[in-house]
Amino acid sequence: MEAPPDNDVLWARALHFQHQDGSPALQGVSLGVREGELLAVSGPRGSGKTTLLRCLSGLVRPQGGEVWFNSIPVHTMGPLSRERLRRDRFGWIDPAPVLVPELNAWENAALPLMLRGTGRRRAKAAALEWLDRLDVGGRARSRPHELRQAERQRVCIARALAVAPAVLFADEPTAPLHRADRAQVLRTLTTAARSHGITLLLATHDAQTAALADRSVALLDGRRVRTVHLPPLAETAVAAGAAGAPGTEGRAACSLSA
Ligand SMILES: Nc1ncnc2c1ncn2[C@@H]1O[C@H](COP(=O)(O)OP(=O)(O)OP(=O)(O)O)[C@@H](O)[C@H]1O
Repeated sequence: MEAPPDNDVLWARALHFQHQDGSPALQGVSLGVREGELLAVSGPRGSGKTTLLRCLSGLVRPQGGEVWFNSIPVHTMGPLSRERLRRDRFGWIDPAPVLVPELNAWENAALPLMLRGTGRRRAKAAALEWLDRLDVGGRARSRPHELRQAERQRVCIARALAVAPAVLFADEPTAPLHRADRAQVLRTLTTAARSHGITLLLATHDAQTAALADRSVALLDGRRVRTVHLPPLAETAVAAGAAGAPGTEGRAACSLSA
């Protein structure tokens, strides 16, 4: 087993992942991520972006290949060690907000800090600061059910940033936001990552979002490709309608160069 290059904070080689029902999600993906880099993982729906982030973060174990975080082989770790690594060094933002319903917004945002051993007062101050930056400071005492979906997602982003993780995995983080709010939240997220030296992996099917990153890695059908050219949405919908194949639009129409 060969250790990854020194300047890569995350490094993966020949990742293979197959779901329990046999669906192949990753078919030999390799990549390196430099410390402090903002890397977009792009590709159409179902191309394997979420699965790649889950493998890299140790949330699931690939059936084949290697994942290294600095000099630590994540792919050989047991579930408990991977859980500890995720808690202590990584952050994660889901495409839909998941919060603890019994806790208010600031308590939710402070929770990972407190789980890492930070005192309540310091954790609260950090949580409030990030809630403010994400324009939900005024909702700090509200419970999740009192918040709008977009506000809940902002709380999730504040929670992920408050711990200043070594690596932040953001899976379509602005999916529940209105188009007008997306740019501002993405700017907060990318600016925070840059100013705090957080390595950010951003899964997105949106080319404009991917353009905010330093570099982009494109996936298609679980494989890395150099480029994915998708036609505009309207054109795609017409093509899919004509083909009578709803749900296959992205794949049917995309061209790639490997
Ligand atoms: N729990 C599951 N069971 C079986 N197949 C799955 C499961 N989750 C995902 N898949 C399949 O694995 C492949 C990769 O899915 P993945 O969610 O990683 O892609 P994605 O690019 O993140 O897509 P999206 O943008 O829709 O989230 C797809 O073919 C998908 O249908």
